[in-house]
Amino acid sequence: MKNHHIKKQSNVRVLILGGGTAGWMAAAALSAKLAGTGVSIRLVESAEIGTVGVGEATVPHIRHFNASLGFDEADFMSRTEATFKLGIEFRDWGRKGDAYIHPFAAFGREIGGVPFHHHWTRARRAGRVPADGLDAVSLPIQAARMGRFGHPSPDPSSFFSTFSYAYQFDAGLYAGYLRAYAEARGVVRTEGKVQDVSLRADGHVEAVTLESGERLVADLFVDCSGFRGLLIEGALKTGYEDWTRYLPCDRAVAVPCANDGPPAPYTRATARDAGWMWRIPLQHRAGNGHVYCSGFMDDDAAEQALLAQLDHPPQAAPRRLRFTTGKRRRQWVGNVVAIGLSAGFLEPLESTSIHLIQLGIGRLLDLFPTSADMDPLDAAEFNRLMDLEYERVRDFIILHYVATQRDDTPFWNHCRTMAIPDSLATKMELFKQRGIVTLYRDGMFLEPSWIAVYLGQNILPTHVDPRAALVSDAEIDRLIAMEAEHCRRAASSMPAHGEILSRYKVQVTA
Ligand SMILES: Cc1cc2nc3c(=O)[nH]c(=O)nc-3n(C[C@H](O)[C@H](O)[C@H](O)COP(=O)(O)OP(=O)(O)OC[C@H]3O[C@@H](n4cnc5c(N)ncnc54)[C@H](O)[C@@H]3O)c2cc1C
Repeated sequence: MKNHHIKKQSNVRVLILGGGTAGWMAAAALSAKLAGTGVSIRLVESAEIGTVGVGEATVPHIRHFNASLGFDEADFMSRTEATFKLGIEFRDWGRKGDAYIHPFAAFGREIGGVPFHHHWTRARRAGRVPADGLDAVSLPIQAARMGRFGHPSPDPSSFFSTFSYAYQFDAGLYAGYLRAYAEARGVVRTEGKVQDVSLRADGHVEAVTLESGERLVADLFVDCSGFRGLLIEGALKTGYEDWTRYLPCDRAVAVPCANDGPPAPYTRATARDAGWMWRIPLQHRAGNGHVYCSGFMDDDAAEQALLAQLDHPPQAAPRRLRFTTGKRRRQWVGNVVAIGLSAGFLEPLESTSIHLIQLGIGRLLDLFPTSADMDPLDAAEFNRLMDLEYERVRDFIILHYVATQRDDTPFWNHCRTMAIPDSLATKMELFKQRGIVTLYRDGMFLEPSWIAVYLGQNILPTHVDPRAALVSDAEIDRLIAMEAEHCRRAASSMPAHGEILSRYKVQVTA
């Protein structure tokens, strides 16, 4: 996160509306990065309204967020009951009975200057490697399957530097952890329910009024009020881009239960008749959920299906949630910046929501106003960047639904044959024809992630890079076998995940 241009005293008064993951991440980051600039920060939240609080799985970028705030990993993990996450296991997505892991790592190494997946595809087409053989050439997948974890090496020449990892944590505890940090850096928290929003003549928000009658004026409002988007939508009527036609799931039910043995170092996403179920192992429990499409399954059936597959009895009453996939037409309007669920929601399949919060906060810091007067150019740039991120994540998530051979339920027939955005159609065509993965300069889900899902869901290119044929089959087979052995040995040398976690237990001090 850069904020080079905030050099002088800016005296901007910031009001963050909402104390969920988004609100407290924003409060923590702004209070740390804007310290000494004269910016004052207040956060308003309502215990009565509560939070969504089910965001438990993350992507590796969260580590940079934590590190940029100076969090100690052991302390953070013990306070949030966190576990390590090496990837997501997708079960039954391509075909029933299939399973693959999307790791935070590339598969294999280039051979003869040609990406590994081209060689592997040739070998698979010729039947020289099994369909799930890609797992063998990934160190983090091998480790995940063995229930092991080790930190990546900082030495770029080490084989152990070739993967990354994320966390699975209790989102409620994480918000509390961030809150303590933000309050220690001067963020003022106000408990109360916003009842009214007043606008200035120029259409910007002037103040919010609480149920108590207290009126809170600010220059910049960060709307972290969740799905309701109290400021960005309620007050400013910005409009929502509905992506249900591409991402049809619109409901979820969530319930915790005890872990079945030591927590696994990965998240599981199992495709079901009208959606999919997650299992996220934390230190003290497992989070479970069923994401489904109300057009194909009713709420009671979805809840029953979830309860029927729990490893242990539920530890709380099932929680039902409704959502519409999509994003706000603009996420920064006037003096309101929407971050979190108020900005949009793409469903939790690839654990991207908290990452999009992190991106929003980073962009806001990069473009942070230098005075109480907002520059529309900052808003336009913020919106351009966030639109790009949302669309890329959207396309990647849609890929999981459309790259399926399942025809066993009406839901999967719908997903397999639904229209998809042109941006994704082009990407898929390039891969199907030539094994080419569209490259971005930056952003989430780069080449290895797309390859994991394409090959994991049986989308094989028709032609591979002709240069791959320059290396003999025998040589490729030898190198694939060597890579697999290397991964197996490296993974076997890592400690058990449970053993590593035992070092991160909450230390109760008297
Ligand atoms: C089913 C499901 C599963 C998910 N799983 C994941 C996951 O695995 N990984 C991931 O990264 N993300 C996940 N997410 C997304 C994640 O939960 C959210 O991104 C995250 O919790 C942020 O929510 P939020 O802070 O924007 O909103 P909320 O948690 O809804 O917080 C809203 C805040 O606004 C306050 N508020 C609202 N109205 C008012 C008012 N009138 N006055 C005062 N305060 C008010 C509330 O009190 C609350 O503090 C999931 C979401 C869903 C629905």
